[in-house]
Amino acid sequence: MNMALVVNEIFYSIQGESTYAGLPCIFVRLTGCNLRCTYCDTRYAFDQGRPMTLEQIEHQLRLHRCSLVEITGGEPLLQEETPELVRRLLDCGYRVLLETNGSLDISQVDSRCIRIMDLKCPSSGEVEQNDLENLHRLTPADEIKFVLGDRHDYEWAREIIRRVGPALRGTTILLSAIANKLDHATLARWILEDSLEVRLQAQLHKIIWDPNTRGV
Ligand SMILES: C[S@@+](CC[C@H](N)C(=O)[O-])C[C@H]1O[C@@H](n2cnc3c(N)ncnc32)[C@H](O)[C@@H]1O
Ligand SMILES: Nc1nc2[nH]cc(C(=O)O)c2c(=O)[nH]1
Ligand code: SF4
Ligand SMILES: [Mg+2]
Repeated sequence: MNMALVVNEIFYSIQGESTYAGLPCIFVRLTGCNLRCTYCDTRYAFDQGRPMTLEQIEHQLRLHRCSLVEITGGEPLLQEETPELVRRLLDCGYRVLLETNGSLDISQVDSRCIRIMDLKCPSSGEVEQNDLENLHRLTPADEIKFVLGDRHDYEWAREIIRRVGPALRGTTILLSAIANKLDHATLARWILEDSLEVRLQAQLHKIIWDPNTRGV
């Protein structure tokens, strides 16, 4: 049998996160996750999905006139075939983003792919799962994201940024707020008070559409 991945959903929308926010993008959401973040907005991807071959996924992508693809989940690096999917899409000419939780080795992914890597903060309940070696595996084209729930998370992120920031050689650092837990104005104030050289990121799709809408 051809290689297959378990896919939760494929949809075409406006990229809502990272520095690519605002661009039309096709999303491939893979099934399964090794973490259980307290705030996860995508719990339906933990176990709902169906197997699709790489050819079937590529066929679905070709239905849209769009060259930007994001592989997300769940946790996309949990599935063995994900690096092959990424490579195939890059070879087909797609610009590929991979959204990953930072607990698994990101070097298994083709370095032409833009990796958007969370560092899980204390209030996620999964801070022990971060593979901090990943910080040395990032390229300047990749992005690091901290999703913050409170002041303690912010100070934890600030400490890591101050410690490893200079070694990152320009990798974008994103600070985002857990929806309905921390408001953007508070986060903006903290960033400005500390003159932190980071990018505040809002989840654009939750502003455009109702925050509970699926498949956008
Ligand atoms: C659903 S996860 C999938 C990829 C991967 N499992 C990860 O955690 O990066 C995609 C992104 O959404 C973020 N996210 C999930 N729930 C959120 C929420 N309630 N508010 C803000 N960001 C959230 C995650 O932190 C992650 O950056
Ligand atoms: N529009 C939109 N942009 C996104 N960027 C990252 C997402 C994700 O769930 O990983 C996401 C998502 O679910 N929707
Ligand atoms: S790692 Fe990502 S998909 Fe998994 S529980 Fe956390 S936010 Fe949700
Ligand atoms: Mg999402």
